[in-house]
Amino acid sequence: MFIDRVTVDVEAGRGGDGCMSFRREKYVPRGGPDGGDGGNGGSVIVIAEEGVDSLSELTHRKHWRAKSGTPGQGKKCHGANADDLVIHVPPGTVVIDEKGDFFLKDLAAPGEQVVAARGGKGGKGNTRFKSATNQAPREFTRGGDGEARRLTFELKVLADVGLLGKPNAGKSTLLSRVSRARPEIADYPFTTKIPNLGIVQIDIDRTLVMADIPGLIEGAAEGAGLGHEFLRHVERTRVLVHLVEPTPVDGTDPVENYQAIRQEVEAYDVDLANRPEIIAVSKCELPDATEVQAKLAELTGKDILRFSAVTGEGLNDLMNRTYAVLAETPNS
Ligand SMILES: Nc1nc2c(ncn2[C@@H]2O[C@H](COP(=O)(O)OP(=O)(O)OP(=O)(O)O)[C@@H](O)[C@H]2O)c(=O)[nH]1
Ligand SMILES: [Mg+2]
Repeated sequence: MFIDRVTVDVEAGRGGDGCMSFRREKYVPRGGPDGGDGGNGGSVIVIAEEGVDSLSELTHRKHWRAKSGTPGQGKKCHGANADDLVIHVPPGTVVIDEKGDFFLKDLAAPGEQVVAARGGKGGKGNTRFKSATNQAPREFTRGGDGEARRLTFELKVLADVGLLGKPNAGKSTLLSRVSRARPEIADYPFTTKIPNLGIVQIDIDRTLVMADIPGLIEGAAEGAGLGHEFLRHVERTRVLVHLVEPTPVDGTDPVENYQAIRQEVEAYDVDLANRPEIIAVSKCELPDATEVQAKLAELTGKDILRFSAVTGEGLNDLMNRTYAVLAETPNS
């Protein structure tokens, strides 16, 4: 299964206590003023790693705790630093602090990493407190606590092209026609809940990756429906293909549907709204298609494509146009 959102608790290790170099119970000097520092606790580090392609491994372990540093010893022996605990995630994972509700880091490329919870510092041994007047100090400090956080990992889909459209517009059907992906298709809204990726082979040396994403409704930018889910994924595509169905079963107006989605995208992210968009009327074997196509052309001043996943009409044109727009869009 494709899992794209996982929450775990992470806890860094405590620092080891500094050594007082006295016997604990009786404060009898053991080795004099030479208690070493404690070792640092291990940190929890998240690394984006090539070859890791899902977050599903993380669902088996809810709690990730790094080891504590060991205490300092007599004879100025420094306690050992604990090893860091490393969590491997796929490139494209965003790390979010759940309690603070902020983005910790976007691990977009392989090798990128973030310290998700810092290990506690080792305490100071009494040797550090030695002075001209106090040759056998009793002072020392305890190791610091490690940070603890609840983290959410979100894997954002990286695709060349994102399919935009109201629920039921025919996005999944299109993907299944032009690629080998087999997304679920049904005649009710919100069939697609997680993104599906397909590789579209246009000809021998031209391919593109297309993402079919959950349908979008009004209020999506505020999180309505599957709004955030949808927008989060579409953010990582370079070109948008916006599907408008000519005769929605819920009786809504196709042109208003187009505008409603544009508004959501603009409310969510200006960058996203400025991305190249190809507009296509889906299900174009239906009688209303021609009229809707004309109205959209009038509204946008753009060339509006049409296709039918049922008859196959317009599919080649749509894919060729998509590839051409993609080719002239820089990979940011
Ligand atoms: N007549 C006709 N029906 C189509 C065409 N393409 C898709 N459909 C139907 O439209 C309905 C919705 O198709 P989906 O591909 O699931 O739509 P979607 O946009 O992925 O919907 P969500 O995942 O709910 O957002 C299904 O009943 C399809 O069979 C087409 O070209 N012509
Ligand atoms: Mg779908």
